[in-house]
Amino acid sequence: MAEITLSHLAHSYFPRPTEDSQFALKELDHVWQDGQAYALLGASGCGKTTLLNIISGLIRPSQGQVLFNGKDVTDLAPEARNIAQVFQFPVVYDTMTVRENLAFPLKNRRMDPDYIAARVQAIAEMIGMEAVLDRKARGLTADAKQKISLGRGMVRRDVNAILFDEPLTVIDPHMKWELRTQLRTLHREFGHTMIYVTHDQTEALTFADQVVVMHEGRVVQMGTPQELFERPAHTFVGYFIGSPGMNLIDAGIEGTRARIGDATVALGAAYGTLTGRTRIGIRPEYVTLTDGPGLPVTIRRIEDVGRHRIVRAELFGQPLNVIAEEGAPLPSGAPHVSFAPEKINVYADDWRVEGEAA
Ligand SMILES: Nc1ncnc2c1ncn2[C@@H]1O[C@H](COP(=O)(O)OP(=O)(O)OP(=O)(O)O)[C@@H](O)[C@H]1O
Repeated sequence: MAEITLSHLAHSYFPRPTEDSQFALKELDHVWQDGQAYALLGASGCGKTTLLNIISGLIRPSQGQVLFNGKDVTDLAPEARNIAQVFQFPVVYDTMTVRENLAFPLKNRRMDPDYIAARVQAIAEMIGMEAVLDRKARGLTADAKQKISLGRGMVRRDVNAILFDEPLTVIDPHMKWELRTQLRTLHREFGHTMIYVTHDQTEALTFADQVVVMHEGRVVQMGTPQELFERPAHTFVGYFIGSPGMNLIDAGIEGTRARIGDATVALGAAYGTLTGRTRIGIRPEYVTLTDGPGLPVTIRRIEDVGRHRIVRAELFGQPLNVIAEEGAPLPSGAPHVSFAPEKINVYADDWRVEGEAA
């Protein structure tokens, strides 16, 4: 298992990039801790696969170094990095049985046959394939083949890291949950450094200790699921995480208050002079609908999504979503909203500003 250092790393697919926009991966400097489970999360095209492929050695970065446990591996081929990889689509040997496929990485390393047999059995149980261990992989469904790929990716305990690139894409929805939970259990048991690429926030938040959020080639935040929810470092994180995402409202920031339209709201901290576009961010979970006092809103639509209702409203011409608990009464008169001050984040030109104790 390894600690992975990404030192002044950046990548462009252009041979001689001349501007920032030509970098698929903008410069980053990180240490990813040994034994942690990371998710790389972001929309399509934001650079997740590029970063994963740099870590695995499939791509040589145009700038910077990759170090495993302090050793520079930037110029090492994937085979020399001692990593396991699971791709979006299954990679299995059709002429081999399921058992032989799972045992392959261990046999290659000439492990003890008893150890191989026990390990293959444990992995087969994890992926729910004990009953078909002696069947040839040919003829199995894509779903089953991908489970073999996952199992083979996890069969070795001595790898530096296990890299997953959207591994559950072809898996049946109800099995997805099961496999993700199994991956978590396995991670707790063996403490592998795991990196899991996905564009699905649920997958990222349920799998990872640390979620690395990428946006337009940049890592905009690295944090626990709770940090991403409570204190998004960038408006993209606020918008991307949560359902619906964080409300972002244009506001003038005046010390401990924010001015929206002709009203002001109390903030949980004090802010100095801010420049650029200033907004406050408040999660729909932390907005309360009242009959007043508060800020006047117009309710446009109410969506009942089972566990709660999403109220789509408008506040001084800006959209505002509110999550109202199932069964909680909605305002009978003129609707207003109030915000929990300590739950308000302040942004200047998309980046979160840390306030000072008020
Ligand atoms: N081989 C390549 N040559 C040129 N440009 C590339 C190449 N691979 C990726 N890109 C570009 O680099 C950027 C990042 O792509 P990347 O595949 O890393 O993103 P991603 O977040 O993994 O997206 P997806 O989820 O769609 O795979 C995109 O603009 C993409 O078009």
